[in-house]
Amino acid sequence: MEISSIYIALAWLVALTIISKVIKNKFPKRKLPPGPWPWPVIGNLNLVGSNPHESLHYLSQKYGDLMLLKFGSKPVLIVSSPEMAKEFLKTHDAIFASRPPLAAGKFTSFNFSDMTWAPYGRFWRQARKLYLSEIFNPKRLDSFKHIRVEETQALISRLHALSRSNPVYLRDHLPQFTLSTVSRIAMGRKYYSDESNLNESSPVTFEKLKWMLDDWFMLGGVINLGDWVPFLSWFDPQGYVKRMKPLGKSFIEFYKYVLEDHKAKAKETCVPKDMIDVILQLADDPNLEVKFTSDQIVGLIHGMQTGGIDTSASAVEWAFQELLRKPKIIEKANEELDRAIGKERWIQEEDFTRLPYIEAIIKETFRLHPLCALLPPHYSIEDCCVAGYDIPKGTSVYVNAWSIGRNPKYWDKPEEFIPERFLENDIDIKGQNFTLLPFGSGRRRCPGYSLGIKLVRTTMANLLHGFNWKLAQDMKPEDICMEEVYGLTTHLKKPISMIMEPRLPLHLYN
Ligand code: HEM
Repeated sequence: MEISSIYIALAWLVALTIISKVIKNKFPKRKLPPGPWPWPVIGNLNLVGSNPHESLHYLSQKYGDLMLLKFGSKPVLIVSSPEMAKEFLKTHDAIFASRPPLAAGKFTSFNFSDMTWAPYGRFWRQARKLYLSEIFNPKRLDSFKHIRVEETQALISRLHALSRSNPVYLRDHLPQFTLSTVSRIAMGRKYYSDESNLNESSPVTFEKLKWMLDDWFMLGGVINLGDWVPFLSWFDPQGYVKRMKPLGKSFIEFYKYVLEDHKAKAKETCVPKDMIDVILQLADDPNLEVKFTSDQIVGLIHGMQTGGIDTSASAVEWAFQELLRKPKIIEKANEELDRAIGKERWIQEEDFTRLPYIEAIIKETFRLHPLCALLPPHYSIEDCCVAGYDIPKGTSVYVNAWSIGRNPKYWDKPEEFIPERFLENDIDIKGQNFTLLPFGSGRRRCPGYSLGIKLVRTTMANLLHGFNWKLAQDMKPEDICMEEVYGLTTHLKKPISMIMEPRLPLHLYN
């Protein structure tokens, strides 16, 4: 071989070594979490079924409790164990406290202006502080206690009128109760008409408002292809964005009416009467770090309206669906109620320290049927290393609360509804214990926890206290369907009809 060829070969070798070093330095090999191999264009979207929490639960059994998928071309992490949930919601909480910029946040939450969809930043931090210190503080919540008592009593009276003869679907009554309670607390009055025709003081009917709220939760949870495969957003192949846009506009129109009404009344008195008054007063505070835009004021009201209605009503519906499959649990609950409360009065919020079994039923319901089966997506704002894996900035993270609640490593007989398991331990539901996350945890934890849990506890306990419950139409407990419909909150597919019989003296029902 000629000497010049040897020099050329050596020069090539040196050049290649230098190039590969430069590439390695510039693009170091990242250690990514395990996951299925993604297809071009769609990534792993073909593996996500109509109940994503279930399909992701089964996939995680193959790939592990921290699993990397691609939705289209975008990285998505699925978290399915308490240890991993703690990594994202506590240890690295600040990095993962944002939300991905999805169409639902843009079109149904006024360009990411409500708390649920707002990115982690100055607006969200200020809004959160305001919610916790001014709106959901114990003193303010106490000042609205009379509303909760009146509305619970109204629900009981309505159900009593139907009891004995007519089968009842709780779904026909619970949302009316929560909507009415939360509307009065947040807005001072209902702002919707119960009848089908509108009147001057109600810009919307109950049916329309309920439909708007249901659609908001449904559209907030959908896997919208345009979010993940950007060129598809032009075509909106599933038609979701087509539904989101008018929904967002209907909410804006509704809140515009409510705000105008409040501003007109504020001229007469400067004492805040409801939560909107509080928000409007605070929005005028010259010392605010961020001046709220009109969309953000609407978003703050929207957070209260959406947060409290569907969640609390669905939690109670799930609980009764489980209870009617196991009448023995109802008997045990009634024994506790008769012993601790007696048969001459209804249950008050203060009674709950004396009702551990009812509390255990609620916790068990949240374990098997967390309203947010997948917590709303979190989103990383920086590169980060978690459990030895490199997680790039811009990764969406779904914590599978449904899967964590069914993990046999933490729960004995996980598929069975056994409230007793909570009598033996002190597992909390406020986000300190990562085996049970019905309200999330960390910076994005539900700010309405105190109101939500009060509504669930008193409704559940009073409905059990006030009525004997039976299945209607010769239905057997084993026939009750527990299938789910997925959304930002997960609902029962087939609610059951029940016969209710009063179990307290009649004068208490009116
Ligand atoms: C049983 C009742 C309730 C349940 C189970 C529940 C559950 C949740 C969950 C799981 C989250 C997401 C946490 C996360 O992203 O990690 C959340 C967020 C939120 N909840 Fe609730 N919630 C309830 C009641 C309420 C009430 C009564 C309100 C207000 C009136 C409310 C307002 C909100 C808001 C505004 C957020 C968004 C927080 C943020 O992203 O920063 N919730 N809730």
